[in-house]
Amino acid sequence: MSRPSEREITVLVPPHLDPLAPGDPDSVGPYVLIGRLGAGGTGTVFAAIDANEASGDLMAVKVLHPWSAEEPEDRARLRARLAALADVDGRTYVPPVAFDVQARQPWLVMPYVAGLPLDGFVDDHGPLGRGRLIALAAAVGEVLSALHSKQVAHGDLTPDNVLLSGRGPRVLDCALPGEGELLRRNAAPWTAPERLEGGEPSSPADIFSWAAIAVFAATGRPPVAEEGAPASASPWLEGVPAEMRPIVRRALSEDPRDRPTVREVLGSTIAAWEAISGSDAAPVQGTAVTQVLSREWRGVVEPDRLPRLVRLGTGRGRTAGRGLLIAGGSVVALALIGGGGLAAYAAANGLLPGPAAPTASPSPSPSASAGGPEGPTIVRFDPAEQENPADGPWVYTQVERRPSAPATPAATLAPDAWSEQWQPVGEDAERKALITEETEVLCARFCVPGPGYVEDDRGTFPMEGQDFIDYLAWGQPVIAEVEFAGPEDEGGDRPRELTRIVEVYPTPPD
Ligand SMILES: Nc1ncnc2c1ncn2[C@@H]1O[C@H](COP(=O)(O)OP(=O)(O)OP(=O)(O)O)[C@@H](O)[C@H]1O
Repeated sequence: MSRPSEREITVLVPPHLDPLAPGDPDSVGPYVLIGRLGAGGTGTVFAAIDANEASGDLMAVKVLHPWSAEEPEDRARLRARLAALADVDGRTYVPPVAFDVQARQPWLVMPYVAGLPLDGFVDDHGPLGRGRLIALAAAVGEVLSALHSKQVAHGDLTPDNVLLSGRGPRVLDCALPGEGELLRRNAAPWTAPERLEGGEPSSPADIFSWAAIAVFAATGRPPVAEEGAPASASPWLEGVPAEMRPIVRRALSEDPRDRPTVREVLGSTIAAWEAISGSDAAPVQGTAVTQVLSREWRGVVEPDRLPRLVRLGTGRGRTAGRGLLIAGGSVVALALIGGGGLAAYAAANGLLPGPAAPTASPSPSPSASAGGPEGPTIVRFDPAEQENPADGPWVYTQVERRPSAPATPAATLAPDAWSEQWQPVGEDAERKALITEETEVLCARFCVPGPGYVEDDRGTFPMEGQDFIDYLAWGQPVIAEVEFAGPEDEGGDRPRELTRIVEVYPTPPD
């Protein structure tokens, strides 16, 4: 493996990180995008690192969907909103730390939070018990207190915007200007009636959402009233601890004027905790919330993160004009490392569904077990043998399947373990090749599922040479069938041009 340069840093990334999709940018401002965290109604959120920071702290970059609103005042409103949000205390709330509203697609950056969305957590583990529920209600109340004290309303408080980390809940994703329609479509059960009718974000509307989230966390269902019945009606509160019911009921009031203030919400929540714990906790203030959390926030385990090597350097972009794709590693050439590589890792470990990770077949396909002189040429690309894993020419070793290799399906193996099942063909099997713009690449595990799925009995996808290079630069070996432009020359030293690369992968079951 090449020596790590000063421009290589290790980043802890979530194992479920999706790869960047074709058409995604490689970088946004100074942020190098590593993979996709998800996409919502307003934008796509990418895991990223700041190329100017040596810390390797993972960030979440939200790139807003293309804007239909193009009036200068729209961008001014967005800037004002983001500036206000950036000014809010970020202990429990996740503020934007940078943004650019002038970009064609405006973007904002937040610290990455390793946590599980409340809705997913409740789906997986069931409703929160009394202590944890009160801790959640207190922490979310504290976020609202921090926001409201700056005259800022959240405007889009939903269970998927509350991430449960090991240290407590974190609230993100405040509403941005122009999201009203989106709320009416997607967030109805959590949204105050006046907001659904077009009202602006407001403190009373946040209080309604706070209560709706508390009901969901306590019962596993939103407080959706039957036609005509107010959400505050009793049946919807069954399952909410009795000590919390009065404040929750008031907070769900139809009329915003009947709802409690955030101060009352916090006061009642802490009082509920004191009532159940018998504690003489301090009166309502930040420290009381901290006490509740330290006593009650148990059993939330953050998903593990995997170390990834990300190289930062100078060079041209993945999407810039491409000549020979063997040229220099670059910030952007690395943009798919985490994504593609993690997709491979995730797929290989059964973490990613979809056709890119075909379910295991009982044995490798005929072509996968070939590789001898009669079959197609099968090679291993191993970045560990590469001087610089982002530069060509590409070192490859012709391989064949070990006779003793167990019939373990590749889909269940990490790329390293799969690669172990292949042995070099003869001595001196190492050669060099060029991947050019013309090289046809069909990949299986590492590429993005999407249009173009090739019905070639392996479930492969066509990708560009650069994506393949990005994947290799991530550091995992690949076993692939290859075709060359011309015959091998006598000395065997000159790099041969590859016309086709097909990742070897087992046939998906019928
Ligand atoms: N700071 C962050 N740290 C970790 N994950 C994040 C962060 N911000 C967003 N995410 C994740 O990114 C994904 C997409 O986020 P986004 O806010 O776009 O989704 P959403 O809440 O479904 O959408 P929207 O509210 O915009 O309709 C979600 O899974 C969210 O948990």
